[in-house]
Amino acid sequence: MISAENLVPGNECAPSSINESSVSQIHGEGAKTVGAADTAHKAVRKITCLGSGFVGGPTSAVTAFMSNIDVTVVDINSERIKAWNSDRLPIYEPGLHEIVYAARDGTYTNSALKRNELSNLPGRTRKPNLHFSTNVDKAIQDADLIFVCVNTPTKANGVGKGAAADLAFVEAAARNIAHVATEDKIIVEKSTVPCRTAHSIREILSANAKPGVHFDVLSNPEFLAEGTAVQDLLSPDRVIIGSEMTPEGIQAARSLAGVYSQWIPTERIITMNVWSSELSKLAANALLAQRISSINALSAICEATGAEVDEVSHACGLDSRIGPHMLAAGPGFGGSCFQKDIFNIVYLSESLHLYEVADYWRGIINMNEYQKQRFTKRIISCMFNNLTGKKVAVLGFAFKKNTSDTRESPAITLVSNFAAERAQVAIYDPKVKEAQIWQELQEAGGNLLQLKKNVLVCKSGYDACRGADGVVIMTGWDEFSNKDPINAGNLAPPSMTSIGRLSPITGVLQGRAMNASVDNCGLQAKAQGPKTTKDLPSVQKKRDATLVIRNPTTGEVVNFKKSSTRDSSMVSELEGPQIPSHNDENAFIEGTGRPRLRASEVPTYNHPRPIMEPFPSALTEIDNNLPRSPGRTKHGKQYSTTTPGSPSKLSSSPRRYSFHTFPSDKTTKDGPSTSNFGPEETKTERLDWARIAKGMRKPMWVFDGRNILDAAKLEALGFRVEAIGRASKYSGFG
Ligand SMILES: NC(=O)c1ccc[n+]([C@@H]2O[C@H](COP(=O)([O-])OP(=O)(O)OC[C@H]3O[C@@H](n4cnc5c(N)ncnc54)[C@H](O)[C@@H]3O)[C@@H](O)[C@H]2O)c1
Ligand SMILES: O=c1ccn([C@@H]2O[C@H](COP(=O)(O)OP(=O)(O)O[C@H]3O[C@H](CO)[C@@H](O)[C@H](O)[C@H]3O)[C@@H](O)[C@H]2O)c(=O)[nH]1
Repeated sequence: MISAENLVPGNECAPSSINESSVSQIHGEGAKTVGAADTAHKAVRKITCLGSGFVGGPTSAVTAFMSNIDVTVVDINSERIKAWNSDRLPIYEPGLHEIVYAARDGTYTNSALKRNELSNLPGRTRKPNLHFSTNVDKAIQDADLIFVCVNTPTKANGVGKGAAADLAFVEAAARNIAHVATEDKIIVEKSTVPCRTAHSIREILSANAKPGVHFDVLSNPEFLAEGTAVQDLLSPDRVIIGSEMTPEGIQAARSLAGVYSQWIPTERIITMNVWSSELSKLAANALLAQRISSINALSAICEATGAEVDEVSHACGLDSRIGPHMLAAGPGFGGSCFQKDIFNIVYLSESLHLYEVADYWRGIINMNEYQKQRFTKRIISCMFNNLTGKKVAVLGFAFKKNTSDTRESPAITLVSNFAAERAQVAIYDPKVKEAQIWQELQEAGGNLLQLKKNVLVCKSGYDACRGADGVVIMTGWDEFSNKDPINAGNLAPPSMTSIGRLSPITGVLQGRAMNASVDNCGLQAKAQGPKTTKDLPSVQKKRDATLVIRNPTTGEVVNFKKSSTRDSSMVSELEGPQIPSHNDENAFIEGTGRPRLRASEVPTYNHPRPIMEPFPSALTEIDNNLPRSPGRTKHGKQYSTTTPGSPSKLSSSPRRYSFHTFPSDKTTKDGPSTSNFGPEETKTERLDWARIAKGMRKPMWVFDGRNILDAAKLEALGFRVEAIGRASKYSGFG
């Protein structure tokens, strides 16, 4: 395995040649060298992306935005495509609309100026190179390279039900490509798939290819996380390309590397064999989820011993071998990927008769389930072992903050448990729509009529908490936190600084602050700690690379800071320059060594662009624009109503591929357009816990599932606060 520096000579997109030694370099010493008679690789000029979901949409948008390649995104879901072609996109990701508007329309927007006004200004357009279409066949025919970004849910029926990946959509896509293509194409598997799927795709393609048409299949898994997709795509930790060790396979890998190298440093573009590439994606998710289950397991020990899990997490994370990320204890991980992909590994292990291996990985999921049930029991225990008739306010329903995605959200389990205890449950989430909550609760086994007797979805946190006996924090939305902004964020334990501690009463930092200043909900953060990068620990400095990206074709250069964290809670809107330059000391969040992300993450125009007019640095404002985010149908349930049909049927299929929030709720007060997501700003105020206290029944319980509350401040208001990973002060009836 080597970096793609050797793979992409001179970082060029133009054809070039490789020789036998480079073939063995590319795939490592064990690779089989092959003859290199004609090893010039083809420059990619047109890409088609099959699937316009959370991966296909943002990936295509960033690819188009950062290159001169013509990118067409197609989907069998015409509603989704319609939304992608509108001013209100079907998914919400910070910064995405700016990039889509620029690449799709050749204009850009921000919250201050309307697109139409801007598009009339000279020098503020670029040549559009991003297209959304339902004409799947034409897009396949036109493409040099095809990204396959279709869904790969867990199988709901048959062999492997509940564990194996359902590859029906991948197979249908491959058959369609073979059916339509009359010229050679590179097929890029970006969907998350079981190991050796590329082999099946290759078989399907070659068995159905028209005479003389050749397909190269590459594995190129996507690692973006929801809520930080644009940032992750602009500056990925790595790009992995798996290819066959044939001259054609190597050439195809070079062609794809040539695409990414237009904005990603070549040392981050890694090639390997195709099976390693496929397994790396599952392995990465399993390892990330394993960390969360590990810290959640430790949180149980903390609660029993008096240790505090955020302090333990912080202490462990400072060990550079461990690192600070993905170590925040919570009510259990959710989202569409972790559980699905671990089940995938479990199924693979069992298929290989590696039962101990399967048990090991299954343990990660078991621990996750245990965490949800443990949290439930603790709440019941504190509330005198009786929830009947009591009102429990649940704040947050999304699986994590900064998204409205609710798939596998731990809130589903807890709300279902509370309803089963005959509590009156009042739910509030700032971004999740009511219809989506009902759908999740029904899919979890609830009866809608019965549920509606016990569960209420509220329009505000105050509505949810009014008259409540207890409040449960399920999603770490900033608006729920009562902490001083300086201490918010997963990586910065609420009670600690490197020297100082928070005052238990005021929440004000005592001693020298070393924490990130974070304010993601409109509050002005107060910066403390070291002011210059030279004051930062060397390990932090190393993480703060500024990326200078040059488009080899156009000569355009963009700079942006590489995030040292994927945690969007670390995003800062501190005072200071919006677009820090390479040498700008203010580019760093004081005291943390972390670059300011939102403003500086995005590329800023530096040089004239030969074929596209420059667009201004409007992206500095992207994160002030927080439109309501979407939900979507569970992977595992998307395909349940029908089976993918023949390629010819695909384009007009009325199957249930839609997002949750393309709902029929056109009568909600937000109006029909709230189904999708435009650039309008939606700021939220923090909850006033003193106001909440006035309306609650006594004793007033708060159960902090995300460790986002300053317990001392709440206790001063009369609350009884219980938090994940901290010893209970009040339970004992269990
Ligand atoms: N969501 C994430 O954060 C994430 C991150 C990394 C990887 N992945 C993986 O990427 C894949 C896609 O995930 P997603 O979240 O974008 O899924 P998604 O459900 O949001 O989108 C998939 C889209 O593919 C479309 N589609 C299905 N068959 C098609 C066909 N033959 N032609 C054209 N379009 C077709 C569907 O209509 C749907 O719109 C999955 O394998 C997932 O595991 C997801
Ligand atoms: O310290 C942490 C970090 C996360 N979580 C929870 O873990 C879940 C997953 O979070 P995250 O990984 O941030 O979001 P995803 O969008 O699910 O992204 C994961 O899944 C994607 C799909 O495969 C991958 O591409 C990403 O790399 C991988 O991070 C959420 O419920 C979080 O609340 C914690 O409990 N503690």
